[in-house]
Amino acid sequence: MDTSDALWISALAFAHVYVVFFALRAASSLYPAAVHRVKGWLCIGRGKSCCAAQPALPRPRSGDIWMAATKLLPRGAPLELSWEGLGCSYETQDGVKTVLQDVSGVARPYELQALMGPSGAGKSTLLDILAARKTVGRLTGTVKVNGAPRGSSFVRLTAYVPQEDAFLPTMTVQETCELHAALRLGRGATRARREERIEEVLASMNMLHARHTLVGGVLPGGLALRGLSGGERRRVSVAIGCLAHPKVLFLDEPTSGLDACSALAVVEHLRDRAADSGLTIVASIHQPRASVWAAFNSVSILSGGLLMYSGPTSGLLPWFEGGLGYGPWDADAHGSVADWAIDLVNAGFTKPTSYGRTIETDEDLASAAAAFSAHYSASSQRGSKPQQPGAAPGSSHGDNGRGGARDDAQSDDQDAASAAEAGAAGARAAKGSRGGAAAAAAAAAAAAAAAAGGVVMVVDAAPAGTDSPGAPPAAAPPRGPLGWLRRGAGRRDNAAATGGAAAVGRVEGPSWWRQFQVLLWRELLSTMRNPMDVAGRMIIFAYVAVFIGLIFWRLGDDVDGLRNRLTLLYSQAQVYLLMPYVYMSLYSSDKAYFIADSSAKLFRVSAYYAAKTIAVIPFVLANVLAGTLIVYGMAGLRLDAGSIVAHCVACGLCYMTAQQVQALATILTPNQDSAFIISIAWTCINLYESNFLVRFSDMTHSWIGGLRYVSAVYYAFSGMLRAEFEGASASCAGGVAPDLIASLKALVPAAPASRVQMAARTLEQPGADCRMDFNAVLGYFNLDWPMWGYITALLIYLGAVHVASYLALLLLARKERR
Ligand SMILES: Nc1ncnc2c1ncn2[C@@H]1O[C@H](COP(=O)(O)OP(=O)(O)OP(=O)(O)O)[C@@H](O)[C@H]1O
Repeated sequence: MDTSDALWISALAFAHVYVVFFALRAASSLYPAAVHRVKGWLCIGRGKSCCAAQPALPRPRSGDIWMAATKLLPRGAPLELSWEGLGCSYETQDGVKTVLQDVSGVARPYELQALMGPSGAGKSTLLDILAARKTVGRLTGTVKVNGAPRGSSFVRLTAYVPQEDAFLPTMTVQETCELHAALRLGRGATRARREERIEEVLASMNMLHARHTLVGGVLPGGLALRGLSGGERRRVSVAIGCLAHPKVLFLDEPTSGLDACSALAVVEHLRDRAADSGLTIVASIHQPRASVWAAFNSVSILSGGLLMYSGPTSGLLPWFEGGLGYGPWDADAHGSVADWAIDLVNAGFTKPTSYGRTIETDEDLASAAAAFSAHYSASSQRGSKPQQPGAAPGSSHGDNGRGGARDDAQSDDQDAASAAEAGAAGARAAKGSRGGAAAAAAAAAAAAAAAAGGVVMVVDAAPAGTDSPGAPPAAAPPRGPLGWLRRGAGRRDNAAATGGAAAVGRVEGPSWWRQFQVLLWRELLSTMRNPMDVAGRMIIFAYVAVFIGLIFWRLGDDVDGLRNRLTLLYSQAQVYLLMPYVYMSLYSSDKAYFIADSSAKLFRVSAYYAAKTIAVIPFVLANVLAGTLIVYGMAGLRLDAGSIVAHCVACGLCYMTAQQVQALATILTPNQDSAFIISIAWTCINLYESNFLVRFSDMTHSWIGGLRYVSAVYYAFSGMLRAEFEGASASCAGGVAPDLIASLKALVPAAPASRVQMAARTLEQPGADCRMDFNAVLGYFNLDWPMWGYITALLIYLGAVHVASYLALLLLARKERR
């Protein structure tokens, strides 16, 4: 066995050990139960008596859910979120499109508020504005926290649970929680504290039993991993949302895609968390069934971007039926009040006569919105605004104690009078508005109802004792709309008393270095657990290399060998140019995860990028080295340490550049197809601007050769040429192969036979001292730069693509997606 054999055999052996190791590792992580069983059969790691008594799979510790839940109490004061006159419009090709108009409301601590409305009503838009995640569109209105403007720390005090979570399928629930705990909890959180917190939130969502279960889902390679059920996923999402003690939790469609039982379980968990921890929860939701609806304390109903109602759920029916005169509601015919209300405000379809008086047209919609707006303004003007910072508990209408109840009772008459006035004013205003006369009528109806002390005006007193110090907070009792509007901030910690917005203190997130470490861990973990990503890649690299090696097996040093060597070097560059295409789907899925995580402001882009880049290097090096050395040894390329290193470096850089260009194309373009188009265009330049298929000096249009500077293959091929041929020579005593001489004769049949004969004889027997100087090859290809010049150029190229990718990621993180 010579040195070339040693090279390719050891590289191939390494590839196999690598594949087996990572395949087993991935399998043991992805299918822990199966591995446990196999270990049991084989009596591995279980001691002598393992076969006699197999211990069950380690069961997660069950927690005392109630005890754990009580630990969820957020630190500091609860937050009351109030919004006034919110609007959102977009510039579209057809002009300005208004999707939200004059929307006001309050979300209170200890309460679960639903955002409801027909499709396209503006629920997600409103949720995004409230969560401070909306950055495009023309936004108007104000959002306040405990009566003061939102500070820059607001986002860190809230959690947003999107409709689709972005958990990596290959991580367990525990690992996913650890990742989020490390990224979301403040700098002071020790490992023990993070562990404790994870246990708390999982217990609170009744998910402790699944902490060692894989999240599951479909891997980028298409492999489907069994994991959590849909309901469990949602509960884990909520648990993770709660990790950093948010004061306000936003959820986008928390029950979508869930069966009825799972949906109910999720919503009841949310209600309980709000009630026992002082969380303020706002969730957009599509027509909930009755039991789910019953879990909500309050609701904002939108339709066509207009606010139809905002208040306690118990006030919904009285407002529409008693106040505006719609309906009547019939439980048998219309389902729950929520179902009826959503049907009522949906002006997009003709309703059966069983609906009685209903909203049919945009005009009806506008008039109902105007009536509610008038009612809401009247209520707000009478002092129902959230308490201002510095106000003493019980000093305003927001008081939650007995004093508050007394105030409410005393002010009923005043409320009725002022609401009637406001209703009349609303009616006057509505005459000039979109709803016109119908709006005026509706507003007047509201005023009439108010003046008559109708149900719209009902003010419920808070149950005595609910606010007594030390008493556990109870779920918010149902109240009429006005009473709901008049109540103040949180029940236990009066936010105003503790400084209102000042309580929204600055939260220090983890350091850059910490983020980098955590993200690097995630990247390594997820890569190693994806068998297609690690073992699959290595198998492809190794066996493509074996195939190429067999084709170019033991190239000689003669003229034919020289020609084949050139072809091999070119094909090596091509293989590394094309290989990353197999994994295009990975770049797309990475992008999707990045978008989701950066929307949640989980990390700094630079920390993510550094971790992502560094995490792939060991795997790329292993694949490229194994593949390159197999070909190198089998083909019998130049056995010189410098040449081997330069060849491997050129191949590795070519591969990494191609990979990075494809990743960049994926970041820059909206979908995978467009990324393909850009990548193919770049690949085409690389294929033809190599100096091999056609030399630059042979091109008729010399300017087109200028594109060589964006061709990674040109640099890699030139570097490999220098590594292989520079300073090399070989004996040519054996002469040129007879078949080649015959070809030459056939090629120039018209040449004088004697001269051809003479030339042929010289080529057949050039003499014992004949030597081929391979430097001539370098001259033929006009290689002006030294070998390391090409390698350095490739390195700079790769660096430039990385800089472009990083900038593109920064842009992507800032770009509007919502
Ligand atoms: N960037 C945008 N440009 C123009 N219109 C937009 C844009 N984003 C959203 N819209 C429009 O805003 C309206 C409200 O959208 P939104 O997603 O808030 O509704 P929704 O109530 O959440 O609907 P669904 O229940 O179907 O998710 C829709 O008509 C939507 O087409």
